[in-house]
Amino acid sequence: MIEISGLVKRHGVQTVLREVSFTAKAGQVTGFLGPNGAGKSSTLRILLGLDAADSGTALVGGKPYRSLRNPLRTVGSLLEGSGAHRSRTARGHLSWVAASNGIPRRRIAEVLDVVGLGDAARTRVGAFSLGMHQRLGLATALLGEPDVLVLDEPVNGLDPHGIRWLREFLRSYAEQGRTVLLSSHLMSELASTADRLVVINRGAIVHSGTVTEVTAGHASLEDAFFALTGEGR
Ligand SMILES: Nc1ncnc2c1ncn2[C@@H]1O[C@H](COP(=O)(O)OP(=O)(O)OP(=O)(O)O)[C@@H](O)[C@H]1O
Repeated sequence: MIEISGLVKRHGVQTVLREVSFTAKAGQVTGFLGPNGAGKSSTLRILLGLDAADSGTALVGGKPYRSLRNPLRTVGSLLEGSGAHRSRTARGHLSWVAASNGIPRRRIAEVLDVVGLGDAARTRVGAFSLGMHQRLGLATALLGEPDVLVLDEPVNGLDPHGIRWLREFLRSYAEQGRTVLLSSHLMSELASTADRLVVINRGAIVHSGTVTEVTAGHASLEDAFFALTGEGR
């Protein structure tokens, strides 16, 4: 469970988050939808302890990220690519992350297989395609078998096969009773993956509910999105 309450974030004179509040429940995929610059990454960075809020709270399993004793075993995250050094192999990168977080070595081969990188285990990350980077980032997020997954624009760089695979993977992850929070500016992707949507625009939550609820009164989710965000005019 993720609980975000009253988050405010300012950069100089610009307020980028205005009292952002929502929850992402266990057993569901929650889609965090908004146009470029709406505040999705800013919210997720605060949730993951990478940035501090001016006010408000962001809790994972009832605790702030920075107070988690074994963060990678509680929450797996993917923000902007794999974070792996070009000179490392996929296996080398995962070994390093596992060792520094007390995660058993057997998990390395398991997560490489789960994300479809079993054959690329000894390939240097510098030779990876964008889609392979995303898969390695996801493998890193899964290493600690976390109950919560937080993914920022995870389909970037994935081909149609990879997108379908990720959708099915995230659905089954949530169906095991886990929490999945997934940000995107792509409506179609979230409409087919998420149980609930939280729509953010200009730093404020403008709607939340099931895809049907968010779409109600509009011809399509796309029309609802444009009406809620003032985009496309
Ligand atoms: N370090 C920073 N300094 C100043 N402004 C920032 C900083 N980080 C983010 N912003 C601003 O905060 C706003 C929200 O950005 P954010 O990256 O959270 O949006 P986003 O919804 O993730 O967008 P995108 O889909 O483009 O990634 C933007 O106006 C951005 O320019």
